[in-house]
Amino acid sequence: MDTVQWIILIAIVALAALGSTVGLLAGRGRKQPPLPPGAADTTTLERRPSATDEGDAETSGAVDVLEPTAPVETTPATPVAEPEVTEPEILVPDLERPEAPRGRLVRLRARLARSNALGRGLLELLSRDKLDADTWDEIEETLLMADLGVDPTTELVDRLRERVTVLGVRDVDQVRGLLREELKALVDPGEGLDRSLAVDHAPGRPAVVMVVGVNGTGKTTTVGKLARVLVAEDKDVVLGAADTFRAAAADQLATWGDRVGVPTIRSDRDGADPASVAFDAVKAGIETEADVVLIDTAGRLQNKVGLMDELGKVKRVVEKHGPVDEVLLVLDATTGQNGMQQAKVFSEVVNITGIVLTKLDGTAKGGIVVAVQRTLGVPVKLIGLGEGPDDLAPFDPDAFVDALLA
Ligand SMILES: Nc1nc2c(ncn2[C@@H]2O[C@H](COP(=O)(O)OP(=O)(O)OP(=O)(O)O)[C@@H](O)[C@H]2O)c(=O)[nH]1
Repeated sequence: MDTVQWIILIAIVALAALGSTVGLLAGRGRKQPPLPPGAADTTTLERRPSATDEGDAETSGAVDVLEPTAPVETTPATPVAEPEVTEPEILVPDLERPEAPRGRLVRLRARLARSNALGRGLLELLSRDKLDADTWDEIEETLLMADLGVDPTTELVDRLRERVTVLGVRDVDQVRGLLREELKALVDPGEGLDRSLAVDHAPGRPAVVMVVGVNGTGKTTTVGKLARVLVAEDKDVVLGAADTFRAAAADQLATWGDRVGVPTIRSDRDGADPASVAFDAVKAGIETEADVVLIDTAGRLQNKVGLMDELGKVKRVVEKHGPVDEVLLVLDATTGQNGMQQAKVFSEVVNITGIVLTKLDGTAKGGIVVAVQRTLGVPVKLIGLGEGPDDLAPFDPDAFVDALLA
């Protein structure tokens, strides 16, 4: 080969080498084909769990390996409903509608009749063929057992004996009629005993009723029941929890009030000054133009001086606003003559204007009505005939005597 041929051969080899190098460089810069439409949407980036980080990834936020996976079928997410914005509900407790007091005694008559064996026992004795001295002694004993008291018993037996003997009455209905008349004369002596409650709004201030009595006689319950009687008569009432001695008494009273929408003024401190609570209750009654303020008091009877100090102070302090219109003494009928002693002590301490006899549903001692009125010269105005909220009735002598003889 000559020189020219050698030069041509070298030139060809050099060109071939250059061409392959350019080809290699061009291949490195090639684009990926574009993803099919929609593919990006279904591609998920999954975090591959590792043995060590399971459970804490959510809080650490660490991502180890992110790599695309094949599109997976996913169930469409249930649309989350936007929470409805509602006005906050104000819970107003359903207020009870107390029963009207008129006619309550008629409803409760059976209860009174059931527990008062007095009339039945007397009628049985009076219906005997022979009304001898022994029978009259038994009649007397029955009346004493019913807590009628010694004097009223003697009076009743003497008058009945005279009338039965003089008239020669033997017929049961006639005997019943005479007995009814005599009992009625004792229960309602007609000496101007005013049984109405002084609960009328005075000019510029509410009527103020203080409720006093020994613990456990039913004071707080009576205040609660009385509030219902007044609410049933469309009166605006405020309760004063001046029984600060027993911690639960204020709660108990407030519960009674809440049931009929009546506010209770109380101290947030146990053992607070009862007079100051009573004062505040009347003040609230004046400010809210209430008709009646009912004040529950503590009735510790440890000694007369202590009682006088406490009740006397409550009354004096309340009277800075105006007079106390009614002081009701609550007596438990089942305590009989013992209750009479309590009544006397209270009447010496405060000027009692009316009596509430509670628990007459559970005793055959209905005669206490006569005894207590006589001893204190104050009328029974209300009687309690059960634990139900509307088991407090205005005292009606006729209905009471009828129930005794039912
Ligand atoms: N069966 C019957 N129970 C009554 C009557 N009145 C009240 N009670 C019950 O007597 C108990 C005592 O009543 P309270 O009202 O707590 O007596 P309280 O006098 O206020 O007692 P203190 O607050 O301790 O002074 C309660 O169980 C009442 O339900 C009634 O007329 N009949």
